[in-house]
Amino acid sequence: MNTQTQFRVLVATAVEAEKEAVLRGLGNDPRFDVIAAGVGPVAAAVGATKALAAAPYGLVVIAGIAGGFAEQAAIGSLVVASEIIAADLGAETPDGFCSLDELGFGSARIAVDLARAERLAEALAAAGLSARLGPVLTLSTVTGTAETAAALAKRVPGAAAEAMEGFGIAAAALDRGVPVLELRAVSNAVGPRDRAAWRIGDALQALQSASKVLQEVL
Ligand SMILES: O=C(O)c1cccc(C(=O)CC[C@H]2O[C@@H](n3cnc4c(=O)[nH]cnc43)[C@H](O)[C@@H]2O)c1
Repeated sequence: MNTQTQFRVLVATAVEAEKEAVLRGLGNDPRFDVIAAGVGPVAAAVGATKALAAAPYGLVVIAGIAGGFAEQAAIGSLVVASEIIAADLGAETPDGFCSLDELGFGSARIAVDLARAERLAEALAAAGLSARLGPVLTLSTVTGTAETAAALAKRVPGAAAEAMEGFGIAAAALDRGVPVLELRAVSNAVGPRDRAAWRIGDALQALQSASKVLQEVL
């Protein structure tokens, strides 16, 4: 279903290769602006803040590749965020990790536009793509050990994917009152670092296919 959204949509990726994959999927739809905002939550937040100040947007979509948690999101599959969580924002204590929420300094969680997220996940599945809805973690450091992967999965039950920009871009959108979605294509498993095993080509192809569906459902 294409309801032909009239508002403009800002799609923010980290790097140019992700931006190009999204643009190939979107075609020449003038409703969408796509930026490569930079790697990590800070660079991405700054990039998104500049873009949001330059034009009025009705929706921000964070898009890119990601690590997938075991038994939650396989390589080449897609994850639509049900919630965006800054999973390493807090304090380490002798008794374990203490989140920003527990410290009383705000929240490390940002809500997505859940109705649109559910519609997108359903449309991706209907298009024959492997897709699920689940929490997407934002981390400044890519997980590189089985121990950290297990700790994150315990900290956020059902965590589906991790990436590095979501919370920063979502914070910029929240500041402007613009709803947000996060769409991730899984390039690698979250766990022991093995960069040679990252299937970036497969993930970029999945991101391109998902962007075509995104263009159709918005
Ligand atoms: O080398 C390339 O050709 C290439 C093409 C597209 C993207 C990249 C990246 O390295 C993007 C970095 C981006 O990916 C996210 N990401 C991917 N896997 C993980 C992960 O396991 N944990 C955290 N983040 C991950 C992240 O958002 C980075 O910004 C390279």
